[in-house]
Amino acid sequence: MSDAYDLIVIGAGMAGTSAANKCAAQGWRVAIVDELPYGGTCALRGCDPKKILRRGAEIIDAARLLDGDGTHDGETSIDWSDLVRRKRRFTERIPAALEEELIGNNVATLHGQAQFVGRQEVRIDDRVYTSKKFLVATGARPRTLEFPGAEHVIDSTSFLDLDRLPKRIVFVGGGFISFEFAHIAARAGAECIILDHGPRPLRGFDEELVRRLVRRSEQAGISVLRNTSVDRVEPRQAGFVVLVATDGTTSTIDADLVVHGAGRVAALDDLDLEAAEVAYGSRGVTVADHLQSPTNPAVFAAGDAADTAGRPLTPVAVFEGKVAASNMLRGTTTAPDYTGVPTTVFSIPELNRVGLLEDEARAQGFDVHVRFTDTSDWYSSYRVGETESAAKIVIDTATDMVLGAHLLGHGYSELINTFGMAMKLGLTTRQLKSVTATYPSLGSDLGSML
Ligand SMILES: Cc1cc2nc3c(=O)[nH]c(=O)nc-3n(C[C@H](O)[C@H](O)[C@H](O)COP(=O)(O)OP(=O)(O)OC[C@H]3O[C@@H](n4cnc5c(N)ncnc54)[C@H](O)[C@@H]3O)c2cc1C
Ligand SMILES: NC(=O)c1ccc[n+]([C@@H]2O[C@H](COP(=O)([O-])OP(=O)(O)OC[C@H]3O[C@@H](n4cnc5c(N)ncnc54)[C@H](O)[C@@H]3O)[C@@H](O)[C@H]2O)c1
Repeated sequence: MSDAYDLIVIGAGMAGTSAANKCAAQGWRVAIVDELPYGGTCALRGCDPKKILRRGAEIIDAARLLDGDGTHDGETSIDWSDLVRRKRRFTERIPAALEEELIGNNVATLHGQAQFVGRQEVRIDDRVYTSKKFLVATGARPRTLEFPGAEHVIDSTSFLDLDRLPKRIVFVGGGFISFEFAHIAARAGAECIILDHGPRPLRGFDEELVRRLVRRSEQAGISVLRNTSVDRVEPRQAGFVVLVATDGTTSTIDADLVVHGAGRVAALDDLDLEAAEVAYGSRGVTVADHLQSPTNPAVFAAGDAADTAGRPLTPVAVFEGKVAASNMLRGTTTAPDYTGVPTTVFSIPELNRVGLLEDEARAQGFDVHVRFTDTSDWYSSYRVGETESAAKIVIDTATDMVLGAHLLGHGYSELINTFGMAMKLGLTTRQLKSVTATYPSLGSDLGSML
């Protein structure tokens, strides 16, 4: 049996749903399919549930920072299973609500695993569907770990749904997931170790700010081991032994839980892209700048599943989905504009970046003026008792525009958006300094950072 559509979207996450709604609104016959409940990683297994758990950690941290300095920390503590139940109350309602919204927008909602069986045909369960266009929006999955005992390592999805938080936790990889989860777990009373096989964690962020975040992480009870790789994980009667090598020297770490934070890769394994003659690589579906497959023009890709210049982040998935939809609808070749897309590691305090690192700007030939400010004695940090906060702003001397902004500090994940907006709109620092913010607010820190 065969069903014909104008567009079939594979993956009901951020990229897929934004494209499906946009094309259906223009009268296209659109279907979307997911093998899991609708909502994708961000809403069900990533950004949102993580920040719900983080809220508990924020409260603990805030109380500790002022303990004995105007407040008493007392008995405030995280009840992990209650916090996870609160998270579930949020995530559980999403799939049905999202599906209802899609149906209301005239998108046909399908369930099952999609697999290409031809250039313009997919099979979902035992049924074959044909379509003029396809959008691959299948997201990412944790990278396969190669060491013996990797099967004992839990992924981020399982961590976010733990009923009980064990005492000793090892995080493999020193990136977003490990830092964010360790900062939550440490405030919930766990002893956390982050190990990274490279010389420094969070390589995509400003080195000096990362150094300060590591210092603050250690104060919160998180050890960060560099140049350390896992040789194997062995189960014991209670917990695990993690055998590691640091700069060639081997040692063991006792753990109750080992968590995967060693990177994610595009989730393409089950799609049989060969059957559709769609080229792909380890970074995702190969696409031209306007998100179309060069080997099969019926196929577009967006979000974590697409090999683009955009980072694997939710806002990028959303606007890539929209750009792909717009190009499909109009037959245009518009490329997504990634200027000013900020990113945040939701540690406590949070680490933020938008635009170029200082080294990148210099390597690209810019003559830069760098403003580094330790903001830990500023009013905004003193008020909450935060001891590690700083800003580095990289400015193009020729144009006076911001090339990159790097912020570590309480609440700075909001402030980084203003820097992103300034970059997107091409504002000069002179213009930015002329803006008035309410006082005292984080926005009022901005002018002094320039
Ligand atoms: C723990 C964690 C925390 C994160 N926190 C943040 C954050 O704070 N901020 C941020 O910007 N980003 C964050 N991210 C990244 C963000 O979640 C992703 O970049 C974003 O969700 C990608 O959206 P997407 O639409 O490309 O893919 P997804 O949302 O992953 O959607 C893909 C969908 O495709 C489905 N699928 C896959 N293969 C098939 C198939 N063959 N057939 C049918 N369906 C299929 C999957 O089931 C899934 O529902 C986080 C990621 C993780 C893992
Ligand atoms: N706040 C956010 O926006 C957010 C939060 C979580 C995840 N994400 C997205 O999800 C992606 C995946 O996150 P992640 O934290 O898993 O990956 P990551 O790419 O951020 O970091 C992975 C780290 O693990 C290290 N590593 C890799 N293999 C290793 C090994 N075998 N042993 C030790 N170290 C190893 C790498 O050197 C790197 O430092 C991110 O790139 C990001 O785009 C975003």
